Amino acid sequence: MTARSNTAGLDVRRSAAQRLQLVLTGAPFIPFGASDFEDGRERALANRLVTTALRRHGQINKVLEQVLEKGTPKRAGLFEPAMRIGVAQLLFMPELGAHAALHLAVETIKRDRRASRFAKLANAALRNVQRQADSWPLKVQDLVPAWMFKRWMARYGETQALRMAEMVLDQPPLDLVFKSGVLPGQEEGGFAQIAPLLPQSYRLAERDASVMDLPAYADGQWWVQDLSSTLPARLVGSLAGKKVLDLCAAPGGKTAQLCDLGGLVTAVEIEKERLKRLQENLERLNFHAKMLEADATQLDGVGEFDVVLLDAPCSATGTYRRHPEVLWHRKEKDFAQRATLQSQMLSEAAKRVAKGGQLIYCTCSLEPEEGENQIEQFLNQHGDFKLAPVQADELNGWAGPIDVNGYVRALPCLELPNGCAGGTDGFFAARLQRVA
Ligand SMILES: C[S@@+](CC[C@H](N)C(=O)[O-])C[C@H]1O[C@@H](n2cnc3c(N)ncnc32)[C@H](O)[C@@H]1O
Repeated sequence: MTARSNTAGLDVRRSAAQRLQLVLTGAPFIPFGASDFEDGRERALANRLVTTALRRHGQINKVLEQVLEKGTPKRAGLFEPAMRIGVAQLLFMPELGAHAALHLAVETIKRDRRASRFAKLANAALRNVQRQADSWPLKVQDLVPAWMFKRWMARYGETQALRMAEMVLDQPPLDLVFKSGVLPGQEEGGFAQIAPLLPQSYRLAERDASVMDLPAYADGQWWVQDLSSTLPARLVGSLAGKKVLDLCAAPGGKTAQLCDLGGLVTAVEIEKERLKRLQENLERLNFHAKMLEADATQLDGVGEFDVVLLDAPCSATGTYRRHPEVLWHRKEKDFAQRATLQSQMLSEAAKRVAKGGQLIYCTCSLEPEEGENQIEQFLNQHGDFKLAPVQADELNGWAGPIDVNGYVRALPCLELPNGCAGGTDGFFAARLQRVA
């Protein structure tokens, strides 16, 4: 190893350990960008180190429990994140070399004021991991917190729970929605490999460019939206000339769909910065909506609408492949807390639906408290609404994400249309109709 590659290697590990430390204290993982590492390969490596440590978090917990008999030392600075990144390399990125993994983790620890006194402990523990590298009993269910795995088993059965746990390891694909009347392949530069999922939704097989450098981005011919997240707005039918209220709207994937369907859309979002981003996204697509910076629990004066879509803030457990840390940041009691806010929003949204109109409720959660239970409770309390079950022909004949009640319950491990590989985010949606 040359002196330069040695220093660069250490810089990358230290930055990765610092970034991982932030996530361990509850922050979302923000990937490194060009301002962190000018060199694309270093940037990619730093991101891979953190994401591997996060995707394998539960299995690494088990390994650390074995090699650190007294547990992870407290108030020890970069000790824990550097150890996690060291173990991630030793067990899951062997191509980076065991010697480099061990040496650079110990060096990171030595150079950190709070961690340095544990350098010998780190060295001994990582050697222990290395010695047994081929024989650690790594279990699929350990990829998910035990309490969450138990819930998934109870709700979705063992086979699906295991498959969903395994998918923590997957890099999620990139899905695009093309504006109506636009077909991929017509744009300049063209997409090399793109597979149809549902009308207007396509999956990119591979990409080596950033989203903004993909063909026809600047022309606003498409936007990024995971397949399952497109399902709620597919339930509203034609919107030509109809008044639509889009609640909790930013960054605006569903707003774009509603505009594309011809709706006269009012988009409500509580966060100023996110509303600004929504506005920019719509401008690029040449869509127009009325923007309202407001709290969806207090909507007095907004008027009545033919369609109200509420994409309620939730635990986002369905997005765990994009953000594996959500699995470890959530606590079981959080679901009930969020459910209270969602139910408040749902009642407020219902007041804005004109007679005969539709109310679509959705969340990117896998938890029934934020989905099915929410709707059952709502229908018990609102005799003026009924469930309008979703039919497969509304999803181009795709019955996979529709459950026996007519709810959309998309699981990440669903079989996708046209045999497309790569799964989808977890999502829930229900369609309600105001009958009185
Ligand atoms: C799941 S995201 C919405 C995604 C969006 N519908 C889309 O398709 O791109 C939830 C959004 O709700 C917003 N939000 C949270 N609480 C809110 C409230 N009380 N009123 C309005 N918006 C809220 C958040 O800022 C966030 O942008």
